[in-house]
Amino acid sequence: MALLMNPLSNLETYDISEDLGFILEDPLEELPDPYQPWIRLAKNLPSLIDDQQLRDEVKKLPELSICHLQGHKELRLAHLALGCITMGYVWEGGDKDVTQVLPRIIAVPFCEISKKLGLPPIMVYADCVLANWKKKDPSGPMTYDNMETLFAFPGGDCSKGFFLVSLLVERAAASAVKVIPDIFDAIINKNCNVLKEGLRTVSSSLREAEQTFHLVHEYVDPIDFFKILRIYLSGWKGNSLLPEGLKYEGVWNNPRKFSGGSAAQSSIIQCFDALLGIQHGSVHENSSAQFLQEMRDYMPPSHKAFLEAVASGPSVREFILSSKDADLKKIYDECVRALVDLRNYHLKVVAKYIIIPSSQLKNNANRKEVKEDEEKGTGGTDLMSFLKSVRDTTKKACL
Ligand code: HEM
Ligand SMILES: N#Cc1ccc(NC(=O)NCc2cnc3scc(C#CC4CC4)n23)cc1
Repeated sequence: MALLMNPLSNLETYDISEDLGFILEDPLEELPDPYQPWIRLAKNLPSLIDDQQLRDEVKKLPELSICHLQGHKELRLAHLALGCITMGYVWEGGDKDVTQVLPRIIAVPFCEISKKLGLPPIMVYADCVLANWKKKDPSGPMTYDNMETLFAFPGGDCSKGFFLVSLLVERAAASAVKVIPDIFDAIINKNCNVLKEGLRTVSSSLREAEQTFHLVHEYVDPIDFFKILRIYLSGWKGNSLLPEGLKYEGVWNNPRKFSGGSAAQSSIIQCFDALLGIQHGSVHENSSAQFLQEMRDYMPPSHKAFLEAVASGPSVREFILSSKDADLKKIYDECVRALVDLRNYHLKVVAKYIIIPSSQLKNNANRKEVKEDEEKGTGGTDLMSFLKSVRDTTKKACL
């Protein structure tokens, strides 16, 4: 039977790499000469912030047109650099001295570049995780020891650890993305053996992702994460420190609200939910589903389109529910359980890196009252109930 047109047959049209999935392959590290001031500032973020010099240095930047930025990779590097500078600029004074205005000298180019990329003018997961990496030895492997982030935040190696471990988890899970077109072909052609093969690859790549996740304990310090790094990931939506949002000078007359960086902006995990037909409640009444849906607008548009194509493709879950093949149901369940185990492991990590440090610091004698936001995600979500509800709806998908 002729293969029906499979909308996913060419992953490249979605800017998805065969072996790296949603990760930006070989990100650029330099921009054309006129933009050197942006790169220099972004490269020196930790020391400029520690010396409380970043805001002063930003105000000295030259006014730059974005017309010399050519191609997707230059735009991604520019969005990453300006995203890091923006987070540093807003949070340089911690929660003691928050600025309400982003100066036009970076607000104007940042918003123009954001518009070209279809991303919001705030640092997103696709910036500091997916595009913020290089190999030390280009001919070497993609292992932690042979990798470096392009830009970092204060907190020593905490941001390097957090971003690179997340990148390596993405890479481990990426091997499942390339089999999704084969899974859809198998359903269209009712080929159970090919479908089983594809789902076996999905569950083994999720297991590999969970194993990679363990690296977080080696490379991210909980106190550095909670006391320092998380501040710079915070956004200005649902944040009592910036109740009106941030004023993008020279762009919009009124302040705008944008959510802080979240891994709900990671396409890979949302892609598995879509493939396995896991619904995290309806976007109408369920805030977890709403938050996950909203975070798709913080992904590169081509990746968001891929998620929509997977969600609207032939339903793996429906095909398996209607199948008599017990093996098929078993393999589907193995995929769901691998996703549940990954989310359970993640919950343990969140307890170690957020809940425990938060209570330790609350018990600290001279600590002021805890800001209500601190129990919320960078996206303003009540994080533990959000994460548990997402884990629970995943568990319910078991056959
Ligand atoms: C120190 C390590 C980590 C901490 C403290 C942490 C914390 C959190 C928090 C608080 C959320 C709730 C939404 C938000 O605010 O972003 C979240 C969501 C999420 N995180 Fe992490 N995370 C960590 C590492 C990772 C890693 C390595 C991955 C793997 C890529 C990951 C994947 C996700 C995903 C996919 C979500 C969205 C919710 C879901 O789909 O289950 N996280 N994380
Ligand atoms: N108190 C507190 C509190 C502390 C942290 C959060 N949220 C948080 O760090 N989200 C980001 C995240 C979650 N998981 C992963 S993997 C890679 C990333 C990333 C990234 C860059 C920012 C785009 N992430 C919420 C509340």
